[in-house]
Amino acid sequence: MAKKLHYFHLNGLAESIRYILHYAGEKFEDVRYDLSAWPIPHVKESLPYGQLPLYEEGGKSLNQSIAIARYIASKTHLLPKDPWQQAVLDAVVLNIYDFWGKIVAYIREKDPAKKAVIKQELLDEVIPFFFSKFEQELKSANGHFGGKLSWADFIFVGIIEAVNLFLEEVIEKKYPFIAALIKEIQTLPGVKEYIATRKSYKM
Ligand SMILES: N[C@@H](CCC(=O)N[C@@H](CS)C(=O)NCC(=O)O)C(=O)O
Repeated sequence: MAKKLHYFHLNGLAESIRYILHYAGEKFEDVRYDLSAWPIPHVKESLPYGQLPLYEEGGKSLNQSIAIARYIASKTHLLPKDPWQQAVLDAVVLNIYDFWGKIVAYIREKDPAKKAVIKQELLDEVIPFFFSKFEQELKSANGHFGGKLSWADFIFVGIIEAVNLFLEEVIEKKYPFIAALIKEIQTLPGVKEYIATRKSYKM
């Protein structure tokens, strides 16, 4: 039975999973839904918690983007064998998702005036706080979270790309290790070819 990854026509929470699958050379069906047509009742009702992404393999299915990415990575060298190293990377991924949570508040805000205030807070406080820590972690560990290429690096780049609305310039100017990691992941074999042909939309 074919492997399938279901998500919207967005980078969002699925792009890092797509990257890991392409890097691992896995064949899978990249099933995408149009966000403007959402909710599609029969699809939403079929999802365990009504949300995407959903991964299918061998007649089984898995929700939660972190669980999916970690599972796929476990079949590659992207998840270390050592339990401590695994826990370190789990913490990295959860730190990245804490940052993502702040961005979601910005994306969801519809009122332009409130949105502008949130954006300023992101630029003045949230981004400097998280990014200086991410940068430091990368700098002290050979440019990769946990010291070598891992699924946490993919998650990081997937999330950064999803929120790259106004980050590109900030990253280039201030965070060279983050910029280098983004470039590295985007040019990995499998990922590079996928990016060259993808049709994704940022939020
Ligand atoms: N914790 C979940 C969050 C999933 C989630 O928030 N999915 C959103 C898209 S990013 C969704 O399905 N939204 C549509 C809906 O809730 O109906 C994960 O990491 O997979």
